[in-house]
Amino acid sequence: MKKIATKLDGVYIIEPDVHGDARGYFMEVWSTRNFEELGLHYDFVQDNQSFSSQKGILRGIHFQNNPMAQAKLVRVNRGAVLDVAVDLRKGSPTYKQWVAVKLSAENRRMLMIPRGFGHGFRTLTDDVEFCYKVDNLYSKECDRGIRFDDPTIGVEWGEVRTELLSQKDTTSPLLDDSDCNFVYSEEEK
Ligand SMILES: Cc1cn([C@H]2C[C@H](O)[C@@H](COP(=O)(O)OP(=O)(O)O[C@H]3O[C@H](C)C(=O)[C@H](O)[C@H]3O)O2)c(=O)[nH]c1=O
Repeated sequence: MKKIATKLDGVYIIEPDVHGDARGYFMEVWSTRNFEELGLHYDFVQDNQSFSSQKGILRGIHFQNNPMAQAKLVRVNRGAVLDVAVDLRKGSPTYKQWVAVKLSAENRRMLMIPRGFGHGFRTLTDDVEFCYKVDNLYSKECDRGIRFDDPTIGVEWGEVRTELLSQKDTTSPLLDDSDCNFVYSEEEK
């Protein structure tokens, strides 16, 4: 398993080891051992899966506020997405900066997104199966969203089927108008 740094400290592209043979392939998606060897320390407590039927569907930008903030290990089991992480920590040297990575069943890449970051994706194909582990349980009370097209963040999503946005994603506030309570601290480095 390899980790590839991005311009956002703590956000890594993860490439699992794939063992191919005449039958197909086997890969360890995640193990405590693999992550410890990469110096990544997360105690995942919940596994999620979503299915998006069409190309152009956007889910995000989502996060859970403290005290229920979530780190996420995200991947695509079927199809492909443009996956985006945004630094939402006030005071961070990369505050409001974002990275976009293509994740697909074909490239088998994953993205490790620490707490303090917003997450979203836009499907690049129909029939996308999106799977991810989180290190804090779902909290309806702390669940938050900010506008995917927030001009102060400026994510370049490509073609979005805005008519397929969820009610939540249609009515999310801009980051500056939200109650996002993430604050950067030097210890996070
Ligand atoms: C996240 C979550 C949701 N739900 C329920 C709440 C709603 O009744 C329903 C759909 O939730 P939502 O519309 O927030 O699902 P997505 O739009 O796929 O959002 C997710 O996908 C984006 C890209 C993320 O990064 C977040 O992890 C997550 O917010 O599932 C649960 O029961 N448990 C959960 O952990």
